[in-house]
Amino acid sequence: MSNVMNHVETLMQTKTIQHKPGKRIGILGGTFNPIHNGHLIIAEQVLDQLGLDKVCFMPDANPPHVDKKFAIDAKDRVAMISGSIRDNPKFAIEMTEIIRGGVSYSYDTMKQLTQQHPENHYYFIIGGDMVNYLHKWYRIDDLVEMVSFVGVKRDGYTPVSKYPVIWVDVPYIDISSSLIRSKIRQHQSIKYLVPSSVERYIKENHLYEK
Ligand SMILES: Nc1ncnc2c1ncn2[C@@H]1O[C@H](COP(=O)(O)OP(=O)(O)OP(=O)(O)O)[C@@H](O)[C@H]1O
Ligand SMILES: O=C(O)c1ccc[n+]([C@@H]2O[C@H](COP(=O)([O-])O)[C@@H](O)[C@H]2O)c1
Repeated sequence: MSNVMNHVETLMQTKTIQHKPGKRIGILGGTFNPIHNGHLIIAEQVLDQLGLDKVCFMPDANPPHVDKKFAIDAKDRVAMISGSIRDNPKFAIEMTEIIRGGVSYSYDTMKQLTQQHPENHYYFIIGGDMVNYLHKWYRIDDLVEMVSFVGVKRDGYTPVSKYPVIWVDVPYIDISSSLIRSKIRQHQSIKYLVPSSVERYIKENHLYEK
């Protein structure tokens, strides 16, 4: 029954979305340190379930979170994203934050993108865990007016928010970039947790070994 309700909920959301003119672009922002199969699965599921035209993976320059400072060079993160999305014509990479530099506040980025492409409507995709922190985001009240937030439901996180969030059901994938980094440090396998191109890139460039 709950699956049926979820399906109906998604269909209703999709209907609302179809009223808007222009392209419907999903934005999956993150550090991608490194990109993993969890990112790719949620991007594909949101694209399909909401009928988006495209999902852009948007690596940040410096994440707004003070507790998430260390990331490998942007050129390596970008190379791994590019290799991972190459065979999906509806996936793209959005370089705005890397090019702008500085702290990657989503408000600044989405303001820039909506000014450059006023015909598009943007769907900012975040993990269910992040939804609970939306009140801490820079200029969140203005940001929710500019984009539609899409929350990916996750086990253990209640799909409620005081902000308008479109909830999408995605099979729970317990993969994170921290898990990948930790496995590499411990000389454990990351096969099938990341695309094979990413596994190869990490090995060839000796990333995350220390
Ligand atoms: N397995 C997953 N399921 C659902 N959402 C995810 C998953 N992995 C990442 N996300 C979401 O993708 C976005 C970008 O994630 P990010 O690049 O920070 O990766 P991460 O795996 O969360 O990294 P880290 O482990 O270093 O914190 C965030 O909104 C995050 O919540
Ligand atoms: O703008 C903000 O205040 C803000 C605060 C936290 C996160 N974000 C964005 O949310 C996306 C996911 O963040 P993270 O920390 O899970 O990688 C990424 O694009 C961040 O820039 C943005």
